[in-house]
Amino acid sequence: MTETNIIEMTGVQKRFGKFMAVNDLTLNLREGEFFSLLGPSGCGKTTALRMIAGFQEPTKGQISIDGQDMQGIASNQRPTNMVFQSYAIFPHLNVGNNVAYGLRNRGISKSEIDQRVADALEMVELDGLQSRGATELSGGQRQRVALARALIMRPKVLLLDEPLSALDKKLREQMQFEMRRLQRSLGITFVMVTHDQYEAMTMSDRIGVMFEGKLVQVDEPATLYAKPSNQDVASFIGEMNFLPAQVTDEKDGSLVISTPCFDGMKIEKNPNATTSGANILVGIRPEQLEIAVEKPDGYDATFQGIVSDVAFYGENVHYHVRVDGVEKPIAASVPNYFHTVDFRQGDTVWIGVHSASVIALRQDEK
Ligand SMILES: Nc1ncnc2c1ncn2[C@@H]1O[C@H](COP(=O)(O)OP(=O)(O)OP(=O)(O)O)[C@@H](O)[C@H]1O
Repeated sequence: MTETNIIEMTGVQKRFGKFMAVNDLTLNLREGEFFSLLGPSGCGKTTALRMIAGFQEPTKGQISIDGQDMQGIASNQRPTNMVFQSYAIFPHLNVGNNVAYGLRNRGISKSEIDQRVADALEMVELDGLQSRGATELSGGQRQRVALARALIMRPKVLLLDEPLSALDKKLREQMQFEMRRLQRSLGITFVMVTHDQYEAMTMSDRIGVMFEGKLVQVDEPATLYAKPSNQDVASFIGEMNFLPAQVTDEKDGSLVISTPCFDGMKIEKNPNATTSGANILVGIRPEQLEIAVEKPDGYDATFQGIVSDVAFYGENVHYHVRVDGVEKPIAASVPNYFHTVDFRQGDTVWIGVHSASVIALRQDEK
């Protein structure tokens, strides 16, 4: 990845009648990065991707790719190529002809086409399958053909619209790693749309999270998880406990807070969230809480509650703990490996929390 921007979107808007599908989107994508647009169904991510591809014109704003303003430039004249959700490969053509499709009628010699088809198939690990019929392929192979067909055009940017959603879970996970590896080795910018947080987290250099047409946060996966800017992002990416908190003091990048569970805890300000005012919201990830029979040592705060629910997930055990004065039960997740004590519904337990696990969140006006 370089520091050069390959795509620059400035104040991009898309309205369908009165409905604002994409609202004031400003976003720069870097050359060679794997970027994902993540968000719930209907948040506008596909519309944003389609505007980059040139399938839809923005109602307002500007998109430039590789330094060139894209207004009025047809999709087939853009340095982009798109892989669709339902990898639309032609059933009546064999693999080789499917992959070569975009190179036909362009005055390219047969020998060059054959070489580029062979190279593209090698990239997606389908070497030598040129003459295989499209209907004789598995779902994963078909998706690779769709990728090879896009890559053979040597786009500067590959656009991927939920490319793995038609595959079953195991194959999807395998393809996630393969596509990531392919993207790294080619150094092409990939822009993927997905509603699957795990997919976005495992594959991307950076993720842009969208809600209701707006880009809410852009960050690397680990930062998005550790420092979400608001409650929407925090609950869309993984699970999080939310507590109302009062800021009782504020200095040198720290907030002193009091919550229904603990008082006087000093936490770091969240650089992604402007938390001004006395009443904020804090978040704590379930896996960052300790749950114990005896009051645990070494924590910045401890409090008691009663187990209201236990769910066994295999790799971890998930507890819900009711705490006086807190509306929703607190979720605590314990890896099975460390899981030496079994708690049952109705047990009284202690919870331990480190101040570093308590994240200040922005409370957006709804
Ligand atoms: N051509 C269109 N005409 C009218 N409304 C549209 C059109 N295309 C999209 N929309 C609306 O714009 C909103 C955003 O759609 P978009 O497809 O971008 O969402 P998305 O986040 O990609 O969702 P999904 O994951 O379900 O595809 C939706 O409410 C959708 O109904």
